[in-house]
Amino acid sequence: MTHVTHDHVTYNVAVLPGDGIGPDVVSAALRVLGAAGEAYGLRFAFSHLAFGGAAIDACGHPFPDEVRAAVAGADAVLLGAVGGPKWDALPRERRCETGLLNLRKHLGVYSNLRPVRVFEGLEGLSPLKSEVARGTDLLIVRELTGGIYFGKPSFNTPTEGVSTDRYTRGEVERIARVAFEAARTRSGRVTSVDKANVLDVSQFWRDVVVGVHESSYPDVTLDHLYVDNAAMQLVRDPRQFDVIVTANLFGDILSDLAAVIPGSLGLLPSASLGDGPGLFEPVHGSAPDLAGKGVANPVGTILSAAMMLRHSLDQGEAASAIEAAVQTALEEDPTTDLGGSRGTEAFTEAVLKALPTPVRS
Ligand SMILES: NC(=O)C1=CN([C@@H]2O[C@H](COP(=O)(O)OP(=O)(O)OC[C@H]3O[C@@H](n4cnc5c(N)ncnc54)[C@H](O)[C@@H]3O)[C@@H](O)[C@H]2O)C=CC1
Ligand SMILES: CC(C)CC(=O)C(=O)O
Ligand SMILES: [Mg+2]
Repeated sequence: MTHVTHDHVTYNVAVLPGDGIGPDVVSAALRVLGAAGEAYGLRFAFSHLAFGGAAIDACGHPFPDEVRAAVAGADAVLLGAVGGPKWDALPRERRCETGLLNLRKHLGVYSNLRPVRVFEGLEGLSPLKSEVARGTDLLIVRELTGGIYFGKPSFNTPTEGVSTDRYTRGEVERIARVAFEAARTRSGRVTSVDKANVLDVSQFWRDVVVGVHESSYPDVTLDHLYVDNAAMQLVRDPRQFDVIVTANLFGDILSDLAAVIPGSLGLLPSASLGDGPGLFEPVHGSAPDLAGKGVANPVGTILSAAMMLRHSLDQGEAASAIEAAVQTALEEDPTTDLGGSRGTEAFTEAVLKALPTPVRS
């Protein structure tokens, strides 16, 4: 829990670097948080914990009890990414990815916010035409603790594989509210994405979203897209979107797709929120192909740390300073995945240089 000593608050952050490039991007984000803390008079106590494959190697389980207790008692949780070929053959319940799903469920973080922004002047980093990417500013609100990632029954036998997609009214209502509330602070438009032309669970989703809209948010514009069309529309004309609300699986897929708009999966941050500590992690995975090479783009994790400051620690000013510093560093020379020349370390140094200098008393 937060400690207050001599007018200074110390924020307790549980840090789960994870696997592959996770430790590289988390270490970059912690340096930036430390520097932003110096500039804005914030103190952090970081507890580093093995999670995912690192925890399997240390104690045989991806989500050990020690981590369960530490995250529940923290002010916020910062995560890199988990997984890799080394652990892929383990039984489902001991896999890194299952540990991550269980962490999200344990924290009750049902609302996954994945903003996708093209910073002004940086549309040239997109593989899309600049006039298509320019001005993109959308928010994917992904339901995170329900749907097919958690549905029962789920099993494999030698002759069939089964996963179940399931949503309750309460689960859809609460994520719909998050999306409508977010739209009220933005451009006032929500697009609900589903596959209601085929799936009963999607028709249910759509009916519940319509009900929440009619009863509580008539001031917000609501429309609906099937997920296949939504994928196409996202890269054809991303500026048509403000808030996209969608189920767990569709949000996972659409957010990787949307990363193409600003130019790299390495750029996208996320905040996962519920009633307890928030979980902050980049959208990307552990990128085993980049592990140990020093070239991972740390922006998604640095911007996730900024989301942590804004959403969990009520430090919006420091969050905005980090976002501005990232933009400056990208303008100077981006990371290699974006066609620039900087690796993780050099890029992080550039962000640190672009942050405000400490105000010392
Ligand atoms: N939240 C998490 O911990 C997630 C974990 N995973 C796990 O990660 C492992 C690898 O999965 P993939 O499907 O390859 O997805 P991935 O997101 O790790 O990588 C996809 C592609 O994007 C690139 N990329 C990802 N992050 C980057 C960054 N920061 N900078 C530059 N390029 C970046 C990678 O090099 C790769 O070409 C698997 O074990 C998977 O289960 C995947 C997604 C999310
Ligand atoms: C690895 C998974 C558990 C999830 C995933 O890809 C994501 O949350 O983006
Ligand atoms: Mg994903």
